[in-house]
Amino acid sequence: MNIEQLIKERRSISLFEDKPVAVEEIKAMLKTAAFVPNHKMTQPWRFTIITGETKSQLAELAGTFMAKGKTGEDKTRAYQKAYETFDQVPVYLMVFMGESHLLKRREEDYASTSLIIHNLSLIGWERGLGLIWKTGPLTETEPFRDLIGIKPGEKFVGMLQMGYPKKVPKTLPRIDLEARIDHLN
Ligand SMILES: Cc1cc2nc3c(=O)[nH]c(=O)nc-3n(C[C@H](O)[C@H](O)[C@H](O)COP(=O)(O)O)c2cc1C
Repeated sequence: MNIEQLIKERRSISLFEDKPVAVEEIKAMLKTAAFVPNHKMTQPWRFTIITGETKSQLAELAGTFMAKGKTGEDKTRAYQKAYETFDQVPVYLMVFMGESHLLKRREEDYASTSLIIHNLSLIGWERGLGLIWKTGPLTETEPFRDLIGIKPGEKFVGMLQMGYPKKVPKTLPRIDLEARIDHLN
């Protein structure tokens, strides 16, 4: 697949085949993905791969979070739905970055960390692997942050859910970029 095709065809994937992804493969892809431009070469990022028992704990947290405020059967249903949605994800990759006290550095570091995530999604897509970058309300809760081990001074950048796609959603329409491109000559 050429790079243009790869960029255009990649989709965010939420539903995965029941097929494991080797942790060593994730690490190898990540090591390549991290070859990004980074002003001052601060390289402030850090990653945590989550599978197995910790993945079950994450699914429990999601279930409890979604069931909050509900009662009876609604509570059980909401818990189960969220549990299953989280449990069917073969691998989670949590992305963190150390935050500089300087706003400009923080913003530029976040830009570079985001490039790693997109590189990873493209490298994965070429190998038949999909991912989605998530930052939903669960990720702002204390139990979630405790479970993934965020450290003082770090920004949580994203929860990547990864695996072999079960369903590839349709391409979402993009704006006509022609109208957003000026040329000052
Ligand atoms: C910073 C960031 C945070 C995101 N958080 C979420 C999220 O919490 N939940 C979600 O369903 N998708 C999330 N997404 C994925 C976008 O919804 C998705 O990229 C967008 O709909 C375009 O779809 P595509 O990636 O298939 O082209 C996030 C994407 C980015 C870049």
